[in-house]
This record gives sequence, structure tokens and C-alpha cells, in this order.
Amino acid sequence: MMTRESFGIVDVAAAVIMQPDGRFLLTCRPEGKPYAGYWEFPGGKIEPGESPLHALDRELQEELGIQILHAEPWITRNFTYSHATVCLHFFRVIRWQGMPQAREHQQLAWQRPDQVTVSPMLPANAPVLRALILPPVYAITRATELGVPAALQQIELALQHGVRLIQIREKTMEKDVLQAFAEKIISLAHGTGAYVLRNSDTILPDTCGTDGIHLTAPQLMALSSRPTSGDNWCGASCHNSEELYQASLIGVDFVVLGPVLQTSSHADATPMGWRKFADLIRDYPLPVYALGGMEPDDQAIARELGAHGVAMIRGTSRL
Ligand SMILES: Nc1nc2c([nH]c(=O)n2[C@H]2C[C@H](O)[C@@H](COP(=O)(O)OP(=O)(O)OP(=O)(O)O)O2)c(=O)[nH]1
Repeated sequence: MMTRESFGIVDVAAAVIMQPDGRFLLTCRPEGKPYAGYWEFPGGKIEPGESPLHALDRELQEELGIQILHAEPWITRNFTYSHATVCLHFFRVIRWQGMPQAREHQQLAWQRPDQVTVSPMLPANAPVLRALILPPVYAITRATELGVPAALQQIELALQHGVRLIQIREKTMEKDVLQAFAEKIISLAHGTGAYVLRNSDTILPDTCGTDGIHLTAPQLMALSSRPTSGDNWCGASCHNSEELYQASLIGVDFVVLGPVLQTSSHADATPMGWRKFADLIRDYPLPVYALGGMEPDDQAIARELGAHGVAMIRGTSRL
């Protein structure tokens, strides 16, 4: 029987073991393995007949002596090494039993997403570390509808409730008003360490002080490469598998997929529902935010189905 391994693809399950304060565990590959001395997420090869989650549970027991109590599927990335092409199935492990111990005499290090202090890292893992910096909630402005003072108040409150990623999505706002609005948001957001992206359909220039761009789906489909330099964030709006594929091809940092549920901001759009959402993002390489009718409580279901988090326009006022 032809298996994925006979085509040279090695399936691997890997864990982002996360503390409530956002720190996660990296381990150093022991002597005797390819890339010994490189840092990686705990995990290992999936054996024939095993599900990725079972394989991960087995590996974490063998390597660290812990048992998974709650894990969420996250992203799935392929990478070609000289020894093999690996397909890495990442999970976020939120609860576990036991205290991680170095059962294979490997070094262990708890790290912060924005401040990784160990190296070298396995080459496949750079985008994974970058993805871990992304916060769980993506807030989208609606000042055209609310008026600037109310929109600023809503953003200020959202920042106080921990929101760390904001998109300015004012497509019809007059230039001077938009620039003043953007300046205020950027100053509020940067005061808390939050990132601000500008929607590519606004008239804000790329020198306006935002931390990157959010592409509309038509703009995403028209591009042949990622528009910003590596340091700037680049997100994209997707509604179907073609757009998701294009986003992964040009290598944006994350996507927003929807509408998942009915939403008054796009009342004429047919929502895809959670089942289709989960089907579309299964084995997808980039972090995905669910969009469309999202409320703060929807974070749990979105993550359970493999999303990175939720994007909200109205829901931010209920955080
Ligand atoms: N565990 C893990 N493996 C990774 C990561 N990133 C990455 O490219 N890999 C690659 C390295 C290896 O080619 C492959 C994992 O294979 P492995 O040899 O460590 O698997 P294993 O623990 O089952 O080892 P073994 O019993 O076969 O010796 O996946 C990561 O973050 N964690």
C-alpha cells in the first residue's frame, strides 16, 4: 500500500504547550537525532494508524512525562529538509497533567512569543514563532457608522480589555478625518503594545505609522507576492478555499475567514456556519481568525475548530 511516507512525507505532531501567561515550552533536540542541538516544539513522528492528537499525547508522555488534558488543533505546515519533507501538525496544549521533565535528557526552556532567547531554531519553525505573537482577538473599527468619538471610546475600552490587534477599516471616510482618527488609534494602541493594521481599501498611506496592512479579498487575489516587508504584519480577508490558497501562496501572516455567522455589517452575505469554517481551515498553514457575528464567547468554539482566534467589529464592545 502506498503511504504518505512512501512519497517521502513524514507526518509529525508538535505541541505549543501554553501557560496562562502566554509562555510556551521549547525543547532542544538531543544528540543522535538529525539537527541535534536545534530547538523545537515538543512532539514527534505520527505512527501508522495513529491520529495526530494520539501521537502527540504519546510523544509528550515519552519526552516530558505529561498527559494532555486539553489541546486545540492550530496550524499545519509543510517543510522540506534534505532528509525528508515533514508535515507538521501543530496543536496548542492548554491543559495537561504532570510537570514537564526532560525524560530524554534534553534541555527545556519556557519562552515568550515576542522574546525567544534560545537558538538555533529548527528552520521550519520561524513562521510558527511569528504566528504565536498574534493575539487571540482582532478588533475592526467602524467609525463611519459610530462616529469618531464613539469609535475611539470603543477602541480604548477594547485595549483596556486586552485587545492587541486592530484594523482601521474606514473605506469611505474623508482623508483628513481618517488621518486624524488613525493617528489617535495608533497612539492609543502603541501605548499598550498593540498593533494597528490599515485596510488596503482605505486611503491611508503606508507611511501613516501603522504596523502593516490588511488586504481585501480582491486585492489579495490580484497580488503575486506579499506586499509588505517581513517586519510589517500582513493579513488578508478570505471567504472561500481559492482565497485561502492564494493567501498561503503569497505568504501573508494570517487570514480572516467569514462570514461564519449572520452579521448586520454584511446582512446580504450568506454565512458559512461553523462546520464549513472548520472544513475550510483543516490542515491550513496560516493562523485564521473567524469573522462574522462573533461575540467574545465564540473564542472557545473557534479555537476548538482550529482557528487562532476571532475577529470582531461589533463584538468588541462586549469584551
Ligand atoms: N518535534 C518537532 N519536530 C519538528 C519541529 N519542526 C520541525 O521541522 N520538525 C521536524 C524535525 C524532524 O525532521 C521531524 C520530527 O522527527 P523526530 O525525529 O524528531 O521524531 P521522533 O521524536 O518521533 O524521533 P524518532 O523516534 O524517529 O527518532 O519534524 C518541531 O517544532 N517539533
